[in-house]
Amino acid sequence: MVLVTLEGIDGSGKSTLLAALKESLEDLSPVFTREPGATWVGDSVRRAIAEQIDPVCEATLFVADHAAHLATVVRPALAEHKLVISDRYSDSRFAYQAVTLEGVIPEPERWLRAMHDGWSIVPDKTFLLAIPIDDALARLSKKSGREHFERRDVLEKVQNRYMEFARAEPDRFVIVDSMLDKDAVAEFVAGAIRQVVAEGKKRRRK
Ligand SMILES: Nc1ncnc2c1ncn2[C@@H]1O[C@H](COP(=O)(O)OP(=O)(O)O)[C@@H](O)[C@H]1O
Ligand SMILES: Cc1cn([C@H]2C[C@H](O)[C@@H](COP(=O)(O)OP(=O)(O)O)O2)c(=O)[nH]c1=O
Repeated sequence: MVLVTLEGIDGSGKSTLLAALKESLEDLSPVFTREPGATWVGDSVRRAIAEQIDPVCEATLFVADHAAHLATVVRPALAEHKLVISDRYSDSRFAYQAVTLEGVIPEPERWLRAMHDGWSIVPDKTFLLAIPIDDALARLSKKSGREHFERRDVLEKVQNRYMEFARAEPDRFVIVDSMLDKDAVAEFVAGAIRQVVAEGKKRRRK
């Protein structure tokens, strides 16, 4: 029915938002899912992240995880007319791996987008949690289990890319100010998701 994705740099508040949405959108019975890690392929991705073996290997594993995620979770749920809410999705690749593959392969973003062409599903709506880098780093310093992406220079480039995507696709992206109070963020996003679902129903009735 409707595919909604949540994006943003590490520390932007996605996990916090997701927990709130689980409560406030319960009546819509959404399928909550995530990348990486909705399938067993995600275990390989986590291992690749931890071992930092090779950026191309890491990128292709993220794409493999996406394929498995679509096949086993997203497509079946959409076929049953469910609302799917994914914590990270293809835009994470276009933002993060375009940075980790800089100088490794030519035109990494184009390469990454081409890898998704023709079989991936474009989300109906993407909420981008935007936050000043210093605040994201301050929030992350309170969390354990840091990933190699969580460096100032990387996060800055990743967020700049996300912002470019939002400018290029203003109908799909909604930029959310993650410095707002947690409840205000959750209330705004929950309201906007309800609107997307209502519009989806109207479209199907036409
Ligand atoms: N809107 C907010 N205002 C203040 N602190 C927040 C907000 N959202 C999340 N946090 C805090 O920031 C930290 C990182 O948030 P988290 O949801 O884990 O981020 P992410 O999943 O995007 O890495 C957590 O300690 C969380 O409690
Ligand atoms: C889905 C995805 C995640 N990532 C990165 C973002 C995170 O640093 C890391 C793990 O994702 P995640 O578990 O969502 O981390 P967090 O909850 O801290 O946001 O993987 C990519 O680089 N590319 C991708 O395609």
